[in-house]
Amino acid sequence: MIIGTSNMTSNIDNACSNDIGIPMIVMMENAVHAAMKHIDTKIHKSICVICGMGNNGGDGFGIARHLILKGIDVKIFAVGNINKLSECAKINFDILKNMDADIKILDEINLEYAKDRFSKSDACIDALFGTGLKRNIEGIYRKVIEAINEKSAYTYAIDMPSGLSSDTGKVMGISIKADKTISFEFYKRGLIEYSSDEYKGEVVVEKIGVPKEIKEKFHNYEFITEKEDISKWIKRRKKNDHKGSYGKVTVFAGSSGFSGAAYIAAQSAVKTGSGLVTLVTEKEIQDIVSRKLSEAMTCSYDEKNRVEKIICDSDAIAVGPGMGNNSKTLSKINEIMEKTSSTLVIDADGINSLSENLKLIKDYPGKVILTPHPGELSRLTGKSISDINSNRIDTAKEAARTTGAIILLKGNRTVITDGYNTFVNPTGNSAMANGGMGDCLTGIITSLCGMGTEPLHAAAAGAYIHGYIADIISEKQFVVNASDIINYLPVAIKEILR
Ligand SMILES: NC(=O)C1=CN([C@@H]2O[C@H](COP(=O)(O)OP(=O)(O)OC[C@H]3O[C@@H](n4cnc5c(N)ncnc54)[C@H](OP(=O)(O)O)[C@@H]3O)[C@@H](O)[C@H]2O)[C@H](O)CC1
Ligand SMILES: [K+]
Repeated sequence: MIIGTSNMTSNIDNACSNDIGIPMIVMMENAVHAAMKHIDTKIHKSICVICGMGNNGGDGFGIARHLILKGIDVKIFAVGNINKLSECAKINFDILKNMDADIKILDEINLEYAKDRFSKSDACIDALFGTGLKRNIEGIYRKVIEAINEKSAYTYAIDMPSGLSSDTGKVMGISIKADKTISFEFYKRGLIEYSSDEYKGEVVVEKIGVPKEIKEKFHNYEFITEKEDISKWIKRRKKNDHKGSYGKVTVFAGSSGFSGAAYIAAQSAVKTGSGLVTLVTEKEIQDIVSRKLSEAMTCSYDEKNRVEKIICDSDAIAVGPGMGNNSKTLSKINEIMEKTSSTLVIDADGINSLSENLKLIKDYPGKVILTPHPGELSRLTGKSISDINSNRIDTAKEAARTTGAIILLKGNRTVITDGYNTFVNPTGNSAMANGGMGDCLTGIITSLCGMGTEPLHAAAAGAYIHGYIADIISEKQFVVNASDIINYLPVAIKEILR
């Protein structure tokens, strides 16, 4: 699904009306019908609709009309200078007037009356501002938003909670706190950033009839990953395939006390479907891990010639889980980079040890995927964790462009980007917030790369599958561990590809 910005909304509106002749009022009526699907008129029998002067307000007036037609007790409040109504908002406003609807201008004088109505209604619909919000909210608008937040029993926000920037998710002075946001055509970029979490409630996105060609003309190459994407990106297994068809992958992982990370990363690659998986690790933990790994092979760093051959033969290599942030890890990365140009998936200690040596990535002839959590990205970029988390998409894109790596920024709504194409992952939940999850993700992504999935897509698909499994398991379990994910991988991938 395309991620949308305010610019895209206005470009698309113009293209729909000017290039293909869909009048704006038709788009608005589509938006109204789309919104009506999500307003629960079985429960909400009395509703206040609060409208601004732009097209978001126009949507609100249209919704009010349809609610009246359904027999709902509707009070409509218009906030702002009525002479400044947008063309389509005016059409819907005039219709309500002609219908003798209960419509009032909401100003300082009748603010108390409005508050009383808000508190006596089952729900309020916020149609003050959508993608056209331009500056900080002040004056009567601020007071109205405060009143809705204070009095409304249940608040629907149309397209965006009024007060949130649709591009950045930042609060422009004050914002509606919605229970449900009904957004049109795109998942708005601002709703992805963490700052919107407190305000957006449940988010639904409805199509409003924008032709595919127009949407594709104006998007910014930012997407929410969907199940259908994964099934396009992962190679299907064919009848006459053999293990050589599914890639040889190598996992450099583990150290004394961290054998679990090595096991998890290697076993995740096995269960994702790699043809052959080899774990390369410290001699002292090799035995412990190989007892657990029945399908993957193991090799110790001491077997120098064998390690060299394994590196050269690998289609993709994971480095980092449980290796320790030290010069040894860095020298392993160096050694690998000198011998191959296969895709490298670098996680955990691998990322930390590269922080001071980013030039290595730039000079590497193959693709590198870095999978940092915000703390690791902070060490890599010098930005604070709070700066990273308040602007996750742009920070990840910038890091990808400066390092030359594909960045997978972990966290709720993981961001995956090569700096130009960006995917935001919709799956996963906090039941998976426990040790070993990152090692598991590294194994999945490396396996997909080894099977021939393009690295950016492998990273996005890996994140999706990882979270998809956790979403299923967490319906029955309080916590989801890496071993749960590993066991479910073959079933989940089959399900997703079906
Ligand atoms: N393609 C689609 O997705 C469609 C979406 N629709 C809906 O239209 C809005 C966008 O409508 P637009 O008219 O561009 O913008 P808004 O209604 O969100 O806001 C513009 C009005 O708000 C005033 N404004 C802006 N910021 C402030 C502020 N801080 N304080 C006070 N007033 C503000 C602005 O006034 P100006 O003085 O700045 O001109 C406008 O009056 C989209 O979100 C959807 O809901 C269409 O229905 C169909 C197509
Ligand atoms: K709104």
